[in-house]
Amino acid sequence: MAAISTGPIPSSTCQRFKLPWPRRSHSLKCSVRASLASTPLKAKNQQLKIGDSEKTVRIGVLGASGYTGAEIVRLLANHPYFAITVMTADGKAGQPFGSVFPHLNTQELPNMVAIKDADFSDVDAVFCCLPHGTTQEIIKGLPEQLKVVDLSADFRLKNIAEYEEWYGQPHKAPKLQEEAVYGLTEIYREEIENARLVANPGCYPTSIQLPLMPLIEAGLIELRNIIIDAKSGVSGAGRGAKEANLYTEIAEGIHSYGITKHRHVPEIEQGLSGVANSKVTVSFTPHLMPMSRGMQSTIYVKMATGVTTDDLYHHLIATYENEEFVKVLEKGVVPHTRHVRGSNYCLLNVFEDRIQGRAIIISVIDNLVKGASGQALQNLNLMMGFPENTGLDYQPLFP
Ligand SMILES: NC(=O)C1=CN([C@@H]2O[C@H](COP(=O)(O)OP(=O)(O)OC[C@H]3O[C@@H](n4cnc5c(N)ncnc54)[C@H](OP(=O)(O)O)[C@@H]3O)[C@@H](O)[C@H]2O)C=CC1
Ligand SMILES: CC(=O)N[C@@H](CCC(=O)OP(=O)(O)O)C(=O)O
Repeated sequence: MAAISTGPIPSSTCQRFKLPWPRRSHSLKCSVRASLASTPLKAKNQQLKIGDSEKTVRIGVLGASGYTGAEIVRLLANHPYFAITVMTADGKAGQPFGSVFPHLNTQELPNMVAIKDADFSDVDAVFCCLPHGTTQEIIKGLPEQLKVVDLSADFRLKNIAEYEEWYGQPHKAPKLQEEAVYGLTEIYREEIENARLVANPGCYPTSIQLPLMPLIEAGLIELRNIIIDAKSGVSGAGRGAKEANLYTEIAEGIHSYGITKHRHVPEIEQGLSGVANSKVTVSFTPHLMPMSRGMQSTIYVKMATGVTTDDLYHHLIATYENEEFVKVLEKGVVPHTRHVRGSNYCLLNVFEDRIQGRAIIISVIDNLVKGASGQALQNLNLMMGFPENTGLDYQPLFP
């Protein structure tokens, strides 16, 4: 694919779409999207599920003073149906959002308050951009009808014992965990559309599962010997001050961390094992890069007997050919993190290894967009009955 298109999907493309996996639907709803593309705003609002067709969806951003919260605010500035009515912070509660993020001081926004002081009676949906372990507690105090997209890891792992083992703390809302739908949009659209609570995936798991899930489901790669070497920009660690994230600790070098014990391992293995129908284990080593945003996962796989890199490539092309945000590049073209900066794209490619029978897959995303707030918005669009690309038509910022 030479260029990324974000325009409406032509109806001919929709008709050509073949479902690669039985359990998901191509709910970009091509015909709906094509017809909405030229429809005036008022008519578009009739798509709302929340009752009053004239009403905008009222959004709460919990953790608005953090990186993913700020990214939600940036993306929503372009959203025709979502308006922010509540914003919360912790240490920065009481401060105007514009004083914390002056570059985003372009829209009328409520002041940031502590969660305990927030009034959720005028809110239809919330993005929870809070540290791990916080949402489990807070969400129990929110009105039950609220739709929630949680960006933390609180509801990602289905197995509570596994959560407690990897996160080292008891799960505070196991009942809600049962209800949560895993928000890897391209894979679980149908479930997300009907969900009240979506657990947005981690950034590393997003970049890794998007290429591996279809290949595993199709039986094209072996379930053993999957090696993932991943690299992240420092914003992945959040805005809170930590010695390890000082400029002097990060600049002019890279280092691995979480070797063999990063908490994204069980999330990745849960997803891959789910499509494989048997236990998949991976070697996963993340690295911190001297850049503010961006993520690359380089994945080494052994192909099943008789399978070639061409087979992997064409299967990924077929799987994602009508996806707006996941693109397989032309053969030989190397995805760069610079090619996705500020956008919701995941760019993929497959390369032949010089070791026979092995292939190298490269996947890049912006950790704050497809890896967090962009995918969260994609999910809430679906949950509210909107085309999932609404407010997400940002082209990558290059160079
Ligand atoms: N950064 C990334 O690339 C990604 C992050 N995530 C996840 O998204 C979530 C948010 O991440 P990120 O935005 O980077 O984090 P930040 O540290 O940048 O922001 C955290 C936010 O939560 C608020 N907060 C902190 N402690 C509490 C508390 N006890 N009660 C209520 N609010 C609190 C902070 O308020 P204040 O500033 O006022 O202290 C701030 O608004 C995390 O769970 C993270 O793991 C997921 C994918 C990618
Ligand atoms: C650079 C960096 O520190 N990154 C974070 C991952 C951020 C993320 O995607 O996900 P969570 O929501 O699971 O925290 C880390 O390795 O813990």
